[in-house]
Amino acid sequence: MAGYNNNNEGFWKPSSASSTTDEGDVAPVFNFSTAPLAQQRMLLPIYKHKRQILYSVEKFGVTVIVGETACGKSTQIPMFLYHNGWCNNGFQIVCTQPRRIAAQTLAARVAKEVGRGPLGAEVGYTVRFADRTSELTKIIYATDGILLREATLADPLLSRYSIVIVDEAHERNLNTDALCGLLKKIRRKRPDLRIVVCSATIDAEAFLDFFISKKDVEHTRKQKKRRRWDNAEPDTQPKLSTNNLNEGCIISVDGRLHEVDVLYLGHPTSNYVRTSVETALQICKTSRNNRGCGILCFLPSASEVDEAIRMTQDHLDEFEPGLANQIIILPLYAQLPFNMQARVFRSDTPGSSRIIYSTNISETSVTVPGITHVIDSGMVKLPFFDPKNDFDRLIVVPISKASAKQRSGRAGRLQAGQCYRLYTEEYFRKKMEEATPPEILRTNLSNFILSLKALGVNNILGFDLLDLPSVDALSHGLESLFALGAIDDATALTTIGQDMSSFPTEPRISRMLLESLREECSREVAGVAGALQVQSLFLTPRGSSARRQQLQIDYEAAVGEFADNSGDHVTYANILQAYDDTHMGREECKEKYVDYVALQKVIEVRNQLLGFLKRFGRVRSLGMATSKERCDAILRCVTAGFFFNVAKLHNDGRYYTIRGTNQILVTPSSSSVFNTHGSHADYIVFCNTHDGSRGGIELTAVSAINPRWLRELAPHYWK
Ligand SMILES: Nc1ncnc2c1ncn2[C@@H]1O[C@H](COP(=O)(O)OP(=O)(O)OP(=O)(O)O)[C@@H](O)[C@H]1O
Repeated sequence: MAGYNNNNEGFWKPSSASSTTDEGDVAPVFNFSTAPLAQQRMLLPIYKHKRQILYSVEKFGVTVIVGETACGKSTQIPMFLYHNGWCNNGFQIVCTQPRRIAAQTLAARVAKEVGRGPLGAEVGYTVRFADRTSELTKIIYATDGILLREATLADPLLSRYSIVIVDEAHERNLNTDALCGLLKKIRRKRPDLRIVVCSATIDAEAFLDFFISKKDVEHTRKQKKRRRWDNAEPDTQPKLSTNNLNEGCIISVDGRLHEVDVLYLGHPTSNYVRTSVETALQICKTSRNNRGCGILCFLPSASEVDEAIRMTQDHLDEFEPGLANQIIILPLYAQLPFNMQARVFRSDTPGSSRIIYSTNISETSVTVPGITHVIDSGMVKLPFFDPKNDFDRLIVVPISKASAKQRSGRAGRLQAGQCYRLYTEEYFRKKMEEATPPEILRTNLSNFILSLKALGVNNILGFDLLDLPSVDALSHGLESLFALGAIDDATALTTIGQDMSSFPTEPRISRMLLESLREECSREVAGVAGALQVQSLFLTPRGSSARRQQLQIDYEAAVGEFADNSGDHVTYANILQAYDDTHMGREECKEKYVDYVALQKVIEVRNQLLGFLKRFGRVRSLGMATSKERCDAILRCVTAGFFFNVAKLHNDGRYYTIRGTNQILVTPSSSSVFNTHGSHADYIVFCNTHDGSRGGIELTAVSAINPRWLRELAPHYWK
């Protein structure tokens, strides 16, 4: 295993006797995690700044709070404000999170800390497809996307809130940026609304400049002013007698309760998955006299998480049986069903060690109980819009310093911790970017534009944003919305666009689901939409090389049982139909090479989408239709959503996209059912792309379609 440089102590190897992981070195004086909640709260660094925060929110329109990870921003600030009257007169406080898992776990924690009633009483959450709030609720944790939708569909001035807290603002996803622009607009009409922006890793000045801009100051004919309390003693107050709602304030919260020791690799690794596994196992071997440890390891994607779990299980053979049995290995990524994600947050296995392999879903805001060690692979998978090919691509890229800080901050929340960075300290200091580029500068903007249009913003370039997107990205977004029929040729929202904007899905999927109401096959198409959320519904055959040939034969037979020769989409529908008819359990799925966990996620998403679709019309399934009718209905819906992604077979025997002048060579991936069981159709539609192993663009979720549908479904586009 590679050695680590500890920035405090020079070179150090995890297995060496001088390791600070050795419990003997650290005499626990006070056990924070078992102390009463009230005592835990008072020990958090933010507690010392309580009066400062209350004073700033009272006096200023915008307060930006920057404080170390785990100092108590997400849990304590809403409670400080609630207990000081900001929920009087029927008002509520909302705290936004970039991810649902953070909103749910924070709400659960704060409900306990407030201690009056269960989750959903005074403290609740609202995320996509789940609402745990009631008339009693005062503090709501919500995803930023949900708050945007609330402004779009129900309450453009967000008038039920006295305070909006934009938490983890550094994440700068499209929803955060749209929300910040919207809040700025709302404040011109509602100067009473207070905005609090929080993060451990933001450029506080840039956020304050954005909210308290010259335009606002001119608007109220007041002098722009700003305060900083960086260097002030905690809890001091500047002498201000009147409210200054057109001013802002930055508060810096120093310190953290528990230290996190950061260790770097001495030399770069060529295989971060293997190094992650080796590091995790080494920590388990050496840590805490077998009293168990908690390891959270960040990897870029779900497939790498699964690979790391397989590698770890293979290596457990090297452990003594007693020790191996006490190591629990868990995955955490967005494509897992909710109940599997929730397992990570239960720490009901005292004495065992837990290794959690996670994507960046748990990088910010969450507290995973029992985590003593973080392993940071230094990589993340992010969506990038490729203007050359006009496609969105998911690309594995190095993380930024801001992400590295957030990741290390997942340790040291309930006790001191360690973070193993799988890169060198020199790389961190000299080469790593300060911050991840915001989504608005790198991804497809169609959903973003649709949300803004639905909010009544017609001129996107005139809308105040933290960063302006490129003209290319904007025009691509507008073109794809026009193709979907969501906007007309004057870029005004159409009725279809209005409906699509209220969907909790991206525009292409929303359009596909809307079409399913017309084609009366919503059950099937909601299942297809669910299947597009997981990597694959089939298990990859694995086993010793001696057995591999037989496994491959079994796998192909299993796929053949479900495969439709139109390609992947109807095959997904067939698998779901088989599940509905026979309720395939875990074992049966395994025999048929169906990934049971992925199937559960697909069913979960399907049920959520069906529940949502009921608001728009009768949700039907095809029932007695012939297989041709069934196939055509499903694929017409897919084409309605994805006809931007249609390719045609050329004389050279290869597929090229047909949109625009820049036609691109694309190849159905070898894992696509279209490739293995499909007919050589002239036209295909595809939903996902990735970079092929030999260059070029590979397609997944591919099916043959009838070109006549293109003109029928979008006559305005295919003139
Ligand atoms: N779900 C939870 N279970 C147990 N303890 C928790 C939980 N959530 C928060 N805590 C405790 O509260 C502390 C403060 O957490 P909080 O999320 O408020 O910090 P933060 O400053 O917002 O951190 P970050 O910037 O990393 O989001 C944690 O260090 C932990 O001790």
